[in-house]
Amino acid sequence: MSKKIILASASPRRKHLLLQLGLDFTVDPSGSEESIHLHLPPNLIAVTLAENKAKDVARRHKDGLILGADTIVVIDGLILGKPRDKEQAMEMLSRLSGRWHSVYTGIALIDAKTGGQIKDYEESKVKFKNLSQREIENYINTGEPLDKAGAYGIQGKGSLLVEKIEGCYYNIVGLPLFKLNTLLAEFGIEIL
Ligand SMILES: Cc1cn([C@H]2C[C@H](O)[C@@H](COP(=O)(O)OP(=O)(O)OP(=O)(O)O)O2)c(=O)[nH]c1=O
Repeated sequence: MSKKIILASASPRRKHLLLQLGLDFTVDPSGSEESIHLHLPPNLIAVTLAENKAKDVARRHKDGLILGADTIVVIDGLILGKPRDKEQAMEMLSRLSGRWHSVYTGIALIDAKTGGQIKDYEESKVKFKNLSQREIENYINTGEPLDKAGAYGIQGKGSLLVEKIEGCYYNIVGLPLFKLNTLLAEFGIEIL
């Protein structure tokens, strides 16, 4: 029998993406602090945050494969996490307007029984259209930006801000499914 997957995330997006794959899993969100390690390159920041979440949850389980993930938006060498308020969402969206940025999602998988772990990340690039002040304000008023890295959600009305992308779409939503499948295979879990 293959290992039970435990999603170490409170993100409804990640849950929906896993459901979409028909995987059997439970959810046990991590309480791990998302402190940012500024001395690391962005890919390693995403991986470290994902690892912290998975490790935190792994401590509570004797069995199962713990999946932690973290998504960050990077532009101008700055890490954009979730905006703390509308003003910060405004700042983030103004910076993203008309330009390309990168979205990194780090993934960490830990086998709670053996302690065996794999860490990896995916990078996608996103080009925003030029946004008017009015569009930014209207978008913020949808309420979508507040719980999302970079203050937008490509899967919602945020899709109207995105001109084009390069790379994995699901990585931008919060879980790179193509990459995840290759990592699960290393633990003997085959979806197809
Ligand atoms: C860029 C972008 C981010 N996001 C979301 C994905 C993540 O849920 C969130 C980034 O925050 P994360 O810290 O990665 O995740 P989370 O706090 O929602 O959940 P947990 O820590 O429990 O795993 O931003 C979108 O939904 N759409 C997007 O287009």
